[in-house]
Amino acid sequence: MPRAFLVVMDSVGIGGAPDAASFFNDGVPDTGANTLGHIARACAAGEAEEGRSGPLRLPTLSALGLGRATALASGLEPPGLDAAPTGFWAAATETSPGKDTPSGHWELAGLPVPWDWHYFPDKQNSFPQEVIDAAIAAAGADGILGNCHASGTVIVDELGPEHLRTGRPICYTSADSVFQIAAHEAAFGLERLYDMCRALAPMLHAMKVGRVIARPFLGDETNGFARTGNRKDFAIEPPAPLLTNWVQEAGAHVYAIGKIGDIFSMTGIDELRKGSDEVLMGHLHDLVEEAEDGSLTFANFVEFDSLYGHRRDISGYARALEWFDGEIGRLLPKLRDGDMLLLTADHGNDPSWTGTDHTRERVPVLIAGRGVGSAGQVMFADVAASVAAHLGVPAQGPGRSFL
Ligand SMILES: O=P(O)(O)O[C@@H]1C[C@H](O)[C@@H](CO)O1
Ligand SMILES: [Mn+2]
Ligand SMILES: [Mn+2]
Repeated sequence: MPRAFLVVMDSVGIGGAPDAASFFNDGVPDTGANTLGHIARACAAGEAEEGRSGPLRLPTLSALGLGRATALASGLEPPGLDAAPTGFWAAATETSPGKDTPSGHWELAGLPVPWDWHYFPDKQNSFPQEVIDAAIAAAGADGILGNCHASGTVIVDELGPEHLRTGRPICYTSADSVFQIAAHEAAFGLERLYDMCRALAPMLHAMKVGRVIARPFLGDETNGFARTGNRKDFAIEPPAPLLTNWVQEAGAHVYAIGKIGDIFSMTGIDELRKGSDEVLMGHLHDLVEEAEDGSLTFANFVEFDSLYGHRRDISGYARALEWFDGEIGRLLPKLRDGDMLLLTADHGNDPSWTGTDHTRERVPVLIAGRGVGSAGQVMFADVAASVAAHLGVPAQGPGRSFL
């Protein structure tokens, strides 16, 4: 029986979004942003030499069509990715009005977001008083810190000492529909932070804020602060069935790896495996060996985005891509007849771009196990329809299979 492995390389965009001009970073339109293309160009120019050197080397992803998909999406031919494809590839365009992770994942799963998210556009004094009052009450503190747009690593460095002195949680947002709360795991308490997020989530979700995100950290003023792996996203539940529900309702097993559990609020998911991207890759290798016939494995590798994209770290992003390429190269020979591995992304996060937010881009669709060819330009929701077609389960919504 067929099996499907749907793997999201979080934020690995390939440029060319037709509506990029309607999205911004620090007031600059996302027009021309190209995560993969600009990383490849920087590497070829010798401008991404920290912990690695020279042109971007992605032999496996290139052979699956990554260079072709980038050229089709954006017109930019990424240097060094011109291998003749041995897989099935496409470039996918998003319709949902957000360039955030839930929007991208829900639409890839067949459900374009049916509403406009609520954002906090003001860079300073970002939150309305009723949200601030609710946060103070939920924290049991005498105030909050931040109340602004910020990079999460920068704001923790800046306000960590005051947080330790006052016990006030650090609340901040971004271009996404998020309310983020950074707090010290020991001094403030990890479970207390989760309880605060849980208490606030219903109010923020009712406002159509997509996620309340717990951002725990450790450290002190002398040694500096560092975020831990205990991040937890409290996301709005998807408002209608999507790919995980379709597969589960057809009686097949659904495995989730990484943030997929949070992004979908566990809807349609039988079991979840979490950890760092290195740990997650081990789980993916294990599931290629042991996943049940007919099953869907849905994975998200977040560190491209969280450790490098938002930090505008081109070398780090290139290192992560090269690591990932090597792992997928080791994975392909383990696939069985009837397996389909589909690699894609949920939005861009161009590390050469201004600001620290996502960038509106098309994404690659790279498929092993379904022969050689191309579907050209497709839509995000077509990914779900194609995975459903491969598994032989009924699909819903606007997507159409390109297989
Ligand atoms: O705390 P950081 O700067 O990593 O926050 C990023 C910005 C996005 O809105 C959030 C969720 O993806 O992560
Ligand atoms: Mn994402
Ligand atoms: Mn992000």
